[in-house]
Amino acid sequence: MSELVKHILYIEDLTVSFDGFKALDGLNFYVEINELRVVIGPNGAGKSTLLDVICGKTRPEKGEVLFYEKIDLKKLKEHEIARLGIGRKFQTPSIYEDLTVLENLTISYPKKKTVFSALFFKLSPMDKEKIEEMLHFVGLIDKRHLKAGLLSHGEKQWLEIAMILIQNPKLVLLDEPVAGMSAKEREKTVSLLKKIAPGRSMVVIEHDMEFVKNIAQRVTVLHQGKVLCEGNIERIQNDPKVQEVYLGGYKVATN
Ligand SMILES: Nc1ncnc2c1ncn2[C@@H]1O[C@H](COP(=O)(O)OP(=O)(O)OP(=O)(O)O)[C@@H](O)[C@H]1O
Repeated sequence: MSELVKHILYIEDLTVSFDGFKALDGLNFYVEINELRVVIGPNGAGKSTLLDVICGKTRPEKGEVLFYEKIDLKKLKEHEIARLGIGRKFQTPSIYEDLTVLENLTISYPKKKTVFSALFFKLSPMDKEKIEEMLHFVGLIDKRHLKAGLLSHGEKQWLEIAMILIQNPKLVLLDEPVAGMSAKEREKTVSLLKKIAPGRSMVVIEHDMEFVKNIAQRVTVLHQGKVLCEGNIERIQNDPKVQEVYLGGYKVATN
């Protein structure tokens, strides 16, 4: 990509309607290359719809959705967008519970096309090394031969994050990565995301304000399909509009 390109996501005037109801309403959303953006907002604000549009699951009524300021994502199918290097993790883990942790990672490895061919494909020593490195990275190396269904909720989420990262995506989209996790698992996820973030572009949707405070650089607050406020965590928590519609009495310690 040209050095002049600043944004990995360039979204303007994005409108998505469901039977006349505007889930996104003229939304402008710009994410710079290598930025970690957190998106928060009340239930129904349009956060998941935004990710659905980026990955081609939902088609907008109008607006621009550009990857690297050039590639029109609206014209592409979901698998084409995934192949461009946009990896998405949904709220609930989508892993193969009957396969081992190692097998799950193996089928996500970029060269493999289907579950069947992946399982019977012979990995080169270099491929194996990369997969092992990734298992170390997410802290699941000791559980590699365990069926994924036996992992804890947090471990399943980390496995899925590993399955996305092994594909070396240019942009990672995470929908509520710490939902349902214990305090300890949340802490571990924070440090994992902090290790992942440098040199990577990420959009993370999250409700857990402690988590947001721990990882956020720049935060976008959505409300009724529009940006209510954008900036660093201090700016967000001190904004009266955000206090009113989202944070309520919640005050985040910033020291
Ligand atoms: N496929 C759909 N058909 C009809 N309405 C939808 C559809 N998808 C989303 N909506 C509506 O659009 C609005 C935005 O939904 P969305 O899931 O994007 O919100 P959200 O900010 O992610 O909320 P939450 O925090 O609860 O996940 C909601 O009112 C939702 O009911």
